[in-house]
Order: sequence, then structure tokens, then C-alpha cells
Amino acid sequence: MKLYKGLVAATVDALQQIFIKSRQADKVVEQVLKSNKKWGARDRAFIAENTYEIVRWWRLVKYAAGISKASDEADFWNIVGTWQIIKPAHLRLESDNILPEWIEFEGINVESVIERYQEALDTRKIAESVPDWIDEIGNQELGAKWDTELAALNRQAPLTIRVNTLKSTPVDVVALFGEDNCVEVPGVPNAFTLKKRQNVLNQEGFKQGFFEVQDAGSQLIAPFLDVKPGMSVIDACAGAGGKTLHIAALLQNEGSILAMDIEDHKLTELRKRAGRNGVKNLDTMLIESDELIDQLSETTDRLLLDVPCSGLGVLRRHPDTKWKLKPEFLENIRKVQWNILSTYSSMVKKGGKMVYATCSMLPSESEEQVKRFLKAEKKSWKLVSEHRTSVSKDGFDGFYMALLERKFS
Ligand SMILES: C[S@@+](CC[C@H](N)C(=O)[O-])C[C@H]1O[C@@H](n2cnc3c(N)ncnc32)[C@H](O)[C@@H]1O
Repeated sequence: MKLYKGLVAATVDALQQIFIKSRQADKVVEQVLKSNKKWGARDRAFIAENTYEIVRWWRLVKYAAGISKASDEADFWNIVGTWQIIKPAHLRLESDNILPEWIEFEGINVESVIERYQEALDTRKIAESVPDWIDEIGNQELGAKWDTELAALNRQAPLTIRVNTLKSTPVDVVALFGEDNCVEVPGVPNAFTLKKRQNVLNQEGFKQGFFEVQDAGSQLIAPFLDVKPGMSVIDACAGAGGKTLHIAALLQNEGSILAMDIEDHKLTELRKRAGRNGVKNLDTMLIESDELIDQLSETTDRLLLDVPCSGLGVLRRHPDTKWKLKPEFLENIRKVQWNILSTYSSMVKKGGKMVYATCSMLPSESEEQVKRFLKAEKKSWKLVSEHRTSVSKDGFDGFYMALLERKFS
């Protein structure tokens, strides 16, 4: 494949922003793509794909480049060049791996790159490109399953949409994208994966609120809450509202939803999305103190706790997370999860239900938190059911969800 210097330079720039300035990969790619109006769809795809692939395979590519720490621009050119050499073999693509004779690639020795690449494949944490501590914790908590889940987490995620039944129907949304392009997701009503990768957010149908982009595993969570029209629902860690909007569709605008979060800007975005989605029964509330939670004691039929977590289950979509995550963060976030579960649960009415959910495959953030809660609260709560999606088996992101019921006693 012919390489264009301007596109490689843009990829180098994006990677420097991600790894040197610690900026979020999706935001960086969005901003770099906006910086040159002359780039066509293929140019944009080159920059976005190469940036994401290199972030995903960062440890492996650095190893093949013989660079332990990328610190200056020359290192990043070397890394992008190295990726062009190993990419065809690594992603099983039918393209050549011949580098142009650019001065920026002068320091790259193709034979050494291939030799180091082959050597790297023998060590899982380098071959699958994860920091040592994540590989250790995955192995510790998941055992043999870690191998297959980790490999699946390094594949590109499908583009999945959810039909917003408040404004549209599956038939109409399939007509928007073309029947040949849409594949129903078995077991997930209103979910379709699109065969053709495209920017669906520019489409008129999206602006009209006919559909949302949402992973199929994520689409299992709102229905798991056993929501019926007319109920009161609190979504206590609503963020920008991916699941709030789904709950709203299940409520059919009957009943009420209160979306809460500790970050105001996310609730602002949620209100914007709710407007587009035709949601009429939503209130939002910024959590500024625990007293607010006390004031809402026993007020809701259903509660969703989609708690903050490591995000290890969604690495396909956010591969930069694995380089930014630190063991101290994980330790702290488990305490936050426990605090949310043990205090926010008081908002559920007797006889009501709640879902505790994470986008992590680690039991220490998921099953074990629920087990601890049930032990501490055995007089007041019972487990109705638990479900886990598997990235390798289902092809969905890695979610955990537990449905619990508050007893009357
Ligand atoms: C996994 S994200 C939620 C994603 C969201 N439910 C969705 O589907 O798009 C977790 C959210 O919890 C929020 N959060 C963190 N600590 C919190 C706390 N103590 N109480 C409530 N929300 C909190 C974060 O700001 C973040 O938006």
C-alpha cells in the first residue's frame, strides 16, 4: 500500500498527543481529522485506523522497533514505520510491507524488525500488548479464560446500533442503512451490526434520533433491569446516558427517570441526547453530597448502578485505557464501587429491583462486590440473576450485570 507523508505525519502527531500529552485517543483522532478539510474518506480511514491499531499494539510495535520508551518525534516515525512492516502479517492483510525511502524511516532495519516481531510472539504480555500488571491480574482472576478474552479484546469491535423505539422501528432503520448492510444480533432485540464501517453520526437519521450507537452487550443491561412502562427508575451513574436512553425507550415515556452523576458536563450531554431521542420523562440531578442519596431513600421502583470501573471489558473500543490505567486506580475504584452499591441501594423501594453493572471482566469489580453486598445485606436483598458477556464467545464487549431484589422485611 502506498504511504503518503502527510497522512503518516498526522498519525505521528496523533500518537504523540496520546502518549506524550496523555490525551484521550478518540478525542485526539477526532481533532486531527478535523484539521485538514482536504482529506478524503480513505485518508481519514488511514489516520484513524493506524492510530488505533498502533495504540492497541503499542507494546508489541515498540518491541519490534527496538524502542523501550518513545520520547521524541523520531521515535514515533520509527514506530509508525515499524507498524507498516509488521501490519500485513499481524492483521493477516494482503498488502506489501515495503517502506518508502524517506529520511524519517532511515533508522529502520526491516530484517531486525521482523526478527524482533517473531521473538515477541512467544511472550503473551508483549504479543497481546498489555502492561505486566494487567496481564498478571487478568491471569490471577480469570485463569485460562484470560488467554482467549485478552486475544478477543485486541480485535476491532463491530459497529452496532440500537433502534430507538421512541422514534423509529427496526424496519425503518434497516431501510436507512440497506438490508444487505444490517445484521440482526441474536438475543438482543433492536440491535443491528453494520457490515460497512461508516460515520453514522453524520447521518440525518441519527440527528433525528432514530438510532444510537451502542454495543450489543451494553444493550442487554437496561432490559435486565426488568423495567415496565409507568415505573419510577433512577440511573445513578448515568454518565452521558447510553443506558438511560435505552431505559427511556423501554418505559415508552410513561413513568419517570432520574439520571444522576457526579459530573455535570456528562448530564448536560445526556439532556441533549435525550432531546434528540424524544425522551419526555427525564430529570437529571448532580450528586454533590451523600445527603442527596438519603433524601431519596425508598423512592424508586428500579435502580441502575452502572458503576465506574477499570473499563477492561471495553478495551476493543478504548485501547488507550490499558496504558493509562494504574493499579492504584483499580484499588481505589473498587472502594468507590462498594460505596455506591452499599449506600445508593437505599433508594430502592421495598419489593423494588436494582442492577449492579460493570464493563469489566474482573470478578473483583463485579461478582465479588455483589457477593459481599448480599452477605452484608442478606436480610434485605436477594440475588435474582447474574449475567456476564464474553468478548470471545458472544463478540460483545465484556459486561457484568446482576439483578437484585429488595425484600419486604
Ligand atoms: C460506567 S460510567 C457510566 C456509563 C453510562 N451509564 C452509560 O451507559 O453511558 C460510570 C459513571 O459513574 C460516574 N460516577 C463516578 N463516581 C460516582 C459516584 N460516586 N456516584 C455517581 N456516579 C459516579 C462517572 O462520572 C461515570 O459517568
